[in-house]
Amino acid sequence: MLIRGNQIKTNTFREPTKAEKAAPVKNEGKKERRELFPKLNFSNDKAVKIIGLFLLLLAIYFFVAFTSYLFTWEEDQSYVIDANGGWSNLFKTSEELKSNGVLNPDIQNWAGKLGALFSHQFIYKWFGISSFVFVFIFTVLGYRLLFKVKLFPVVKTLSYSFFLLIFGSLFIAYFHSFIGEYPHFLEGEFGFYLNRLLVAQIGSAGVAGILAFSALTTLVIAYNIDFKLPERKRKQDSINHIDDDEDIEVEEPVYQRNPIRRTESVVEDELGSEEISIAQIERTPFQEVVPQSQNIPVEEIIKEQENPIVETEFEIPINRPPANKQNRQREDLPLETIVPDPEPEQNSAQEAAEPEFTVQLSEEEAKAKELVDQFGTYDPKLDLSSYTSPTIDLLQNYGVNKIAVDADELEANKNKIVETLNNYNIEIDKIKATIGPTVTLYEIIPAPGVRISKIKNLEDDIALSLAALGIRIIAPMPGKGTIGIEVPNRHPEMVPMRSIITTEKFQKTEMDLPIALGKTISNEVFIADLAKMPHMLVAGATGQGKSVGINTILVSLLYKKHPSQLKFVLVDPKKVELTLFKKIERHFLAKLPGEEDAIITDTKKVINTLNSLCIEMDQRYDLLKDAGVRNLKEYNEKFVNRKLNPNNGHRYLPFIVLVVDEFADLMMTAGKEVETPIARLAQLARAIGIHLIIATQRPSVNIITGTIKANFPARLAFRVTSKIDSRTILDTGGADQLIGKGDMLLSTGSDLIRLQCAFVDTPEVDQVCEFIGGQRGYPSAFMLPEYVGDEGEGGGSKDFDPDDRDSLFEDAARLIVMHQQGSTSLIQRKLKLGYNRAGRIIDQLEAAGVVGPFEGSKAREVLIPDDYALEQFLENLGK
Ligand SMILES: Nc1ncnc2c1ncn2[C@@H]1O[C@H](COP(=O)(O)OP(=O)(O)OP(=O)(O)O)[C@@H](O)[C@H]1O
Repeated sequence: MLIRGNQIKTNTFREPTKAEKAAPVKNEGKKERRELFPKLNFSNDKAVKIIGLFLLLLAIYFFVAFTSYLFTWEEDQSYVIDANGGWSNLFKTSEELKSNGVLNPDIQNWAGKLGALFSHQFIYKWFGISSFVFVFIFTVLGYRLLFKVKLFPVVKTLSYSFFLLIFGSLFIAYFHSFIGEYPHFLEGEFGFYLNRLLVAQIGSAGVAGILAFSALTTLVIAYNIDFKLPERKRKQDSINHIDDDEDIEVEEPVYQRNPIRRTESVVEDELGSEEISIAQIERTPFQEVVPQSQNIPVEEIIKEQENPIVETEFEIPINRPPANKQNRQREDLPLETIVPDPEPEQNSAQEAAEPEFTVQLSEEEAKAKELVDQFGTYDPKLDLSSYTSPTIDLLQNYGVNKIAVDADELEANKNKIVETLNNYNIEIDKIKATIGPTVTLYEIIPAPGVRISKIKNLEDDIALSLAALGIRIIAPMPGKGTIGIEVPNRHPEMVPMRSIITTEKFQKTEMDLPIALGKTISNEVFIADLAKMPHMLVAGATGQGKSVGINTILVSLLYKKHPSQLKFVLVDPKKVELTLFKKIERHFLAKLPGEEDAIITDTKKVINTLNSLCIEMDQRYDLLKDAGVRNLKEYNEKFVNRKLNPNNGHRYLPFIVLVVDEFADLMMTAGKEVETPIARLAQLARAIGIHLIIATQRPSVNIITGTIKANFPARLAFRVTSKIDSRTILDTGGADQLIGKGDMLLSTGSDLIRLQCAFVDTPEVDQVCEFIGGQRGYPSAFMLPEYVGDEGEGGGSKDFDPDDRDSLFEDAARLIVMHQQGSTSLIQRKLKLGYNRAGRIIDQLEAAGVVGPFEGSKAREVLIPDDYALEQFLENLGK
């Protein structure tokens, strides 16, 4: 049996044995001490109430004693002073007191002898009348414990009270020192001597300063008071002053963020109303934040690379009458923004009224809490606690990432676009360029009245005039009032995987399954969450970057996940693409029990694996149901908090990512047998953490069938050969216009994003796998549930049971009769079935008497001559 995580570790999720309960291994010393001095159990309601009551009574007693002291201190003076015995007088008789020199043994304090002694101690010896603060503290605490009502927050109360005690005592002492030379009960001896000490060191002015400073500091801490100077009149918002002729650089901050030097030549047009501004761009090379040194763990890299979003604006001179006055006035209208008030600060009175909220733990939760207290939360990583994620130096640094589009190229393209459009009488208001790694996006704002479809139809003409392949027109740009024309750069930039992995965006992402796909057209790093997608279809003609794309996805997951959190099921009928990942079998791969290879290349095994994944899916759903949660995340959270008992079959569930390369190949050989489990997984596996990535070279409709397509909302298209293929994969054209080499379009249902795929070369993948494979792994790959396939049933039984017929029995019979050819491969091909199933159907047809027996290489004889006879035959069979 596979050793499941943490069975032999401290992490073990099991109830402590009797022996352990009796004599826990760790912290013996501490435990004993705990038994000697049992901790006050605040969940014991009675004890809490008793303490609360006691504190309240103490507060009343102190209040009476202290108040009385203010009036009776003189009478009781001789009783309480140390010279006459002080606290030791408490248990002396009147005679003894008198003999000790106490003038008045009959105590006047309303709280008796003890009250007099306490008051003397607190008020005279310690803090003076500030000692009343103790009455307040006891009241707040007692009230809280007895009535479970929070008058004031406890910690705040204690800290402010402490401050008031010292401050009050010193404050009174300071002012009293100007009229008296001896300690007085107003400030207490503590305040008196503290003031004297401070005055001797820093003088009266210094003490005054300290008092003022501490008072103001406390006000700032408590109420965050503002020290405001009278405000100067601010400049009016610049938005009201924008001159009509002024060029508004809306996206100026972009330049400031980037290491770009920009010089502008502005040429006034003769008309004076419009201007041409051509930005010339010089850039410093795009710098990676990672130091070039080797062996840097990824975790240490935190700074995100600046995204060198490069935007250039061209304004086209157009001889048009100035906009009418009304419009201008509308433009001049100041924009009023209403900012909602920040949330009012929590007021302490409100806090005081807040009712006590206690949560009663259920038995199950209490047990979980006990286990967590004893063993800590379950740590799935503990089994491979020494595992380290691959280091960044395993990935190549392909030189500096420099966008090689110069101003001349931009200018030339701009001119050609404008010229072409002008040839077709299309006027443009403005044109803006955003330079990406492979393409530059020219956004144009057409003059009012220009029909969008007119520009869209000129796609080929613009491509011709620019003499460039891969031009894509987006009309209109979603969310912007512009039309986009994507023009490939003369020297496209490669996006190394390393430059993506090192970004802060990737390092700090909180996504469950982050995949670093590459960069967007505006040169921003693009990271998607596979867990949210939740499945992805990848298509692209051969040599356009599909395999690199799959490697990129796998490598980004390897950089981000621990082997306990993620398992891959890799299907590679081509047998060459995914073999690199064999090295990480004992860390990240899953396989069927008894299989030798974790990477599946055989069609029959693929069917078994897919069915096994369906079983895993069903099992996971049962576990989720039992745990009363809705998805994998909640389930694992519950398991980690030891709320699920492994003895009931619960286990930590890693994400499973199924990657199928060359899906077309599988569909051709196994048809429905592959399609059905894949469709089932795609439909249901989202919540239980099984995600599918399916890649194909040929995105034709018989490969990417309706059922499959409907369940794969995320589609990634590399360059395909025809518009039809593009439509099949993306439901729209565009993929046929890509330029290859990792240029791709990602459709996530609603959006279509053009991306340049990050590049990771085979040796890099190899090194990453080597790095992982070289570390201690699990004893074997992750075991999927056993699936008993239908191998060996090809012979079939000759006894025909009409009720046990295959659902496609009748279709197969019609097919065979129509073709008058009793061949298994015919059924296989036309009904898109696997060999096993087709074989089973032919056996059933033989048993039913539709075809004759097996005749070696020859097709079986068909025993029913035509359709009519067959329909009658089937009708009788049904009866
Ligand atoms: N993201 C990329 N950046 C730069 N170059 C790339 C990128 N992706 C692919 N290429 C280039 O294209 C070549 C082919 O890529 P890849 O092997 O991924 O194609 P493919 O679509 O998988 O082909 P096949 O289906 O035949 O396996 C690579 O060797 C590489 O030179």
